[in-house]
Amino acid sequence: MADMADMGDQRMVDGGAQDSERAAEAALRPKRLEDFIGQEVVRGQLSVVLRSARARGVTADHVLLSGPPGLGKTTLAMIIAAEVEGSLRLTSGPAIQHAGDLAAILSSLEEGDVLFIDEIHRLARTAEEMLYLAMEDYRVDIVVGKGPGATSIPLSLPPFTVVGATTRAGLLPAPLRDRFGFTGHLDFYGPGELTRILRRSAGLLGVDLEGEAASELARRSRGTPRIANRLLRRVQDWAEVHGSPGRLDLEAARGALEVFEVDPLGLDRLDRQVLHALCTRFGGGPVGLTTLAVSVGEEPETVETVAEPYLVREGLMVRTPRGRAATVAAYEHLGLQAPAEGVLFT
Ligand SMILES: Nc1ncnc2c1ncn2[C@@H]1O[C@H](COP(=O)(O)OP(=O)(O)OP(=O)(O)O)[C@@H](O)[C@H]1O
Ligand SMILES: [Mg+2]
Repeated sequence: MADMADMGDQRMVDGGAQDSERAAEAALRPKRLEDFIGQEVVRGQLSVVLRSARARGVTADHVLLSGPPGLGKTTLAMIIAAEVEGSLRLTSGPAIQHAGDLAAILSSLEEGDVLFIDEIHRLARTAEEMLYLAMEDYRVDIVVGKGPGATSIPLSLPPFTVVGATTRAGLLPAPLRDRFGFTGHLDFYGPGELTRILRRSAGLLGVDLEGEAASELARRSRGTPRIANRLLRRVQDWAEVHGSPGRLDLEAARGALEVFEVDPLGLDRLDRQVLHALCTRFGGGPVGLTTLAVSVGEEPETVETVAEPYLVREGLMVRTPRGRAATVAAYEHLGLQAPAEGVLFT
C-alpha cells in the first residue's frame, strides 16, 4: 500500500482518533471483504461490482460510501484496494485546498490505483469540477502559468477507481454523485453483528471474551463497530487491574461500562447533551438544528451527522418539518418528567 506521504489533515482521515487509538483501530480492521462483518446488502453489492470488474479485466467503477462515523467506510475503502489489487492512495476533502492539490495527486496515479477521498463533501468547488472530468474521461487539465498567458494542457490519466466517503451524502452535488457507479449506504449494526465483530477483535487481541460479556458490550456500543472495539479495550483494562488479565467476563464488562459511564443505550456525551437540551431547554421541541447545536456548543453538522442518526434510530428524537423534537422515550431515558402539555412524539 502506497499511502500518500502528505496526508494533510490526519484528523479528517480517521474521524479524530489519537495516535494510539488509530494504531489500535488499524490492528482490528478486516482486510478482505469476507472478513467484513454485517452490512450484508452493501457487501453483497460490492462483491458483485468488484468481481465483475476483475472478470472483465477492467478497473472497478467508482464507489461512494456514506454513513455515520465509525461504521466502516475507511475499512471498506482499504478492502476495495486489496480486492482489486490496486495501490491505495489516501486523501480527504479538507486536505485538498486548491484544484492544484488534486491535479498533483491525479497526475501521479498509476493504472488500477484506488484513490480514497474521505469527507468528499468538503472538497473545494474547483477541485470538484476537476474530479468530474477525471472520473468520467480520465483526463485532467493542468494549468501552466498565470494570468492572461496561462494555458491549460490536457493530460490523460490511466484508468483508476475513486472511492469517496462521506457522512453526508445529501450534501454532494448531483453531478458528483452521478459519477459514482455504485453508492453504498452503511447503517448502524445490530447487536448480533456487533457480537461477531467483538469476538473477532477479542481473537485478534488474544483475550477470552465470554458470551454474555460480548452481548452486553454489543448492546451498549451505539450500533458502531468503532465504539464496540473501544469498549472491548476498556474491558481489557478493567480485567487487567482487577487481577484477571485476559479474562473478559460479564463482571468485567459491567465493571468497565460503569467506570467509563457508558449509558444503558450506549449513548455518548454528545448524544446525551443534545437530548437533554432538547427536553429541558426547548420543551421537547420542535427546535431548529442550528439553535439546538448552538445550545450544546457544537457545529450543526456535527449534531446532524454524529448524534442525530443514532438518536433517531433509537426512537429518542424525531425530525419534523419544523425542527427536531424529543419523544416520550427520550424523557424516560433521561429520567425526566415529560411535559403534561405540548406536542410530544411517541
Ligand atoms: N464490518 C466491520 N467488521 C469488523 N470491524 C469493523 C467493521 N466496520 C468497522 N470496523 C472497525 O471499526 C473501526 C472504525 O471503522 P472505520 O474507520 O472504517 O469507520 P469510518 O466509517 O471510516 O468512520 P469515520 O466516518 O469516522 O471516518 C475500524 O477499526 C474497524 O476495525
Ligand atoms: Mg473513515
